[in-house]
Amino acid sequence: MDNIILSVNGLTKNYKNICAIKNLTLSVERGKIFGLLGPNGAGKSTTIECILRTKKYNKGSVEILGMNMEESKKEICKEIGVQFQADFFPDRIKVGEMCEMMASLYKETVNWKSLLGKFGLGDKIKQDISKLSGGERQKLSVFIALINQPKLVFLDELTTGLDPRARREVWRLLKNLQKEGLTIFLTSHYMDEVEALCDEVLIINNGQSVIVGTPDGIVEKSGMTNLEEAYLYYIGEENEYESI
Ligand SMILES: Nc1ncnc2c1ncn2[C@@H]1O[C@H](COP(=O)(O)OP(=O)(O)OP(=O)(O)O)[C@@H](O)[C@H]1O
Repeated sequence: MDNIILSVNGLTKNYKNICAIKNLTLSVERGKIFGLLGPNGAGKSTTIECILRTKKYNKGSVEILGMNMEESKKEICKEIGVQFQADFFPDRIKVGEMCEMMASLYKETVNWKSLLGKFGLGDKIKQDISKLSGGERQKLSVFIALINQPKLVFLDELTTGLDPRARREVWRLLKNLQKEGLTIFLTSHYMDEVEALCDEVLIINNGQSVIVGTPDGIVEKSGMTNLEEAYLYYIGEENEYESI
């Protein structure tokens, strides 16, 4: 299936006595924006870590671009981008130095100075990362994930801490990159973001798949009026929130 860029089958991950992911299956089509949703502790980050093989899983299989990490780690890493948490950056380094360092890891990269400008960080090249605001660091973390012109990018809570205008700027940039062929796998707690960006959504709870579909399809199936209500319905908390 050539149009499937990421395929996860029967993924199970245990942490000692906690079963964080149970028999999870998903697939992401090339060129789509796929959202993995779920409450805190549902297993979203663990799923990404297992897909990337930064964590070992107990059962199941993962294929990225038809390859698996055990056999083809180098080839896969050239083709994917991963957003690091904004607190990952070393403090005593300038934005431009960080970009240069990351770009030097790859043979092919974007024109990072131009893309940095599109992210509203063009005037920060000579600034220490420690002096960036929280939102600027967050944007930098999304930017860095795109520096190697990936075919598939993993963005974990991509706009946490961004102001409303900056969030919309990042959404617009990602939508434009999608038009150029980028596939995006994201997690988010913001349903407006999911509605604005995602072609397909998987809701998980307690490490298990609850429902998969388009945002509109999920709303329709739930009988609710919007994605936030549908999400709460599917994770079983609609009654708790009704009284607010
Ligand atoms: N290293 C670990 N050791 C033990 N348990 C862990 C570890 N990492 C995660 N867990 C547990 O696994 C479950 C899934 O955690 P995970 O971080 O994947 O959730 P999440 O959906 O990304 O949550 P959030 O939305 O809060 O970021 C949680 O119960 C968490 O406490």
